[in-house]
Amino acid sequence: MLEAEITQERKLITEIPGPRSQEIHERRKRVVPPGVHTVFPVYIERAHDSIVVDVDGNQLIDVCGGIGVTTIGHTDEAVVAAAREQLGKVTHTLFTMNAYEPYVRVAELLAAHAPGDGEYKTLLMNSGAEAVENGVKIARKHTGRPGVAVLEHAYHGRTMLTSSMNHKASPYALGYGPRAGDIYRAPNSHPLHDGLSGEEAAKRTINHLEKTAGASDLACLVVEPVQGEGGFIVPAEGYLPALAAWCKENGIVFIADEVQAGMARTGKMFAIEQFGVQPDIILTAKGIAGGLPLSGITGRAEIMDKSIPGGLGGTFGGNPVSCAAAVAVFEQIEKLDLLSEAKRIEQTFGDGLRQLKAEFDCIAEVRGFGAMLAIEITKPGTLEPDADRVSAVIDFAGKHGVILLSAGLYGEAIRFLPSLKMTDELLLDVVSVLREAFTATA
Ligand SMILES: Cc1ncc(COP(=O)(O)O)c(CNCCCC(=O)O)c1O
Repeated sequence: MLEAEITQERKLITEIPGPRSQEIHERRKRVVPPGVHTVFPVYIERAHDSIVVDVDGNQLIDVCGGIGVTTIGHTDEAVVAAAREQLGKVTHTLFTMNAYEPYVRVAELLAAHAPGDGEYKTLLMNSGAEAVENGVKIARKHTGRPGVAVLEHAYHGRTMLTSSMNHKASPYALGYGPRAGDIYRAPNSHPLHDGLSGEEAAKRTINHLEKTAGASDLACLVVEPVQGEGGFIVPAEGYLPALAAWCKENGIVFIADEVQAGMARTGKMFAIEQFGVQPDIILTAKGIAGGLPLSGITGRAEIMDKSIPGGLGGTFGGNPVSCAAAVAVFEQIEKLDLLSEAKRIEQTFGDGLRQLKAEFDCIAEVRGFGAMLAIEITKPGTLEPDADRVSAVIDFAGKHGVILLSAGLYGEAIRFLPSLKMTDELLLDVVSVLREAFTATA
């Protein structure tokens, strides 16, 4: 796909979804179960940077990136070239059978960027949930303890363990049988709703865990520095450092789940750096390979080395084509200074969202960092979530060629995950469509 073929502009030529999308959607209903939910039934044929082109030829602005995966844009040239080259060389040997250099290179890059002193080592897998599963497994092996501490509003995946770690039971765990044991959920820091300082919120979290779990039984605390599915909740200043200090004092492994917030999205390579915390383990996925499946468990060597040979791995973990793409992602972040682009987006788009907040009293908060921003929508004058308004605004935007996504325990947030290459023109176009949407749904 040549970049020139897809102009970076919103262009609609049919209603949304168009006739061909509707036709494919009917076919899909006959062969794909409804449990695989499609939020926006528009079928995409091509994409580049921040624009996706559907099967009817409509050009839509993608402000979701497949939930934070195409962080450096769709079909980034360097990622495509690297994946194409690797595809023609070797696509699979199983790293634990016959190794290959791209895996090692990705592990070197993750070690080099890990925000902590000392030596870091990496296990590569395929998905975010696998990263969380392995992070917990490695922490349990290191400590010999069973307990896993998680926070309210958290999301960590759809496997049995990770869906048990999520705050929301529905739709992720409900009706799917037993939940995993030894998981302890504590209150998080949610400044808009709890009004607590970081220290006060941390004291509440720690007291809860000491009473319900017992620090000496906890293998790890798993936190998203900015809670993703929870609605891009930014903890109060001081909260995460206080939790990290408590973990250190009690031999609890501090795991930063950077699956959604990591890989330059917030303006730092890892969001945890925004809070000055050096995690014991960092989990990456989503944006790490520019759209190809890859996840990483990057931990302090003394923790990672506790597993015996063969204790870690899996058939596709660290696939060579995904690794080649990931190397290109790291190189592009550096070459294109995408950390600065994230800060540009925070400024340009954040200002636009704050203007909307001044115009519409249903917008209770604008929050986030870099290209990970969200607005919380409440009944005017209250902090009561208004999920219906969120759905109406997202539906309006979709019909006008802007792909948005909700978030939050009650569906109370609209989250924005633009690619770090999204131009100011497109960002301002999104703001103008949001203004129309809030006006039309008032
Ligand atoms: C922080 C955080 N940890 C872990 C995960 C899980 O990552 P997987 O790659 O989806 O397994 C996520 C995935 N979030 C999007 C889920 C989309 C869906 O399943 O409908 C996350 O955000």
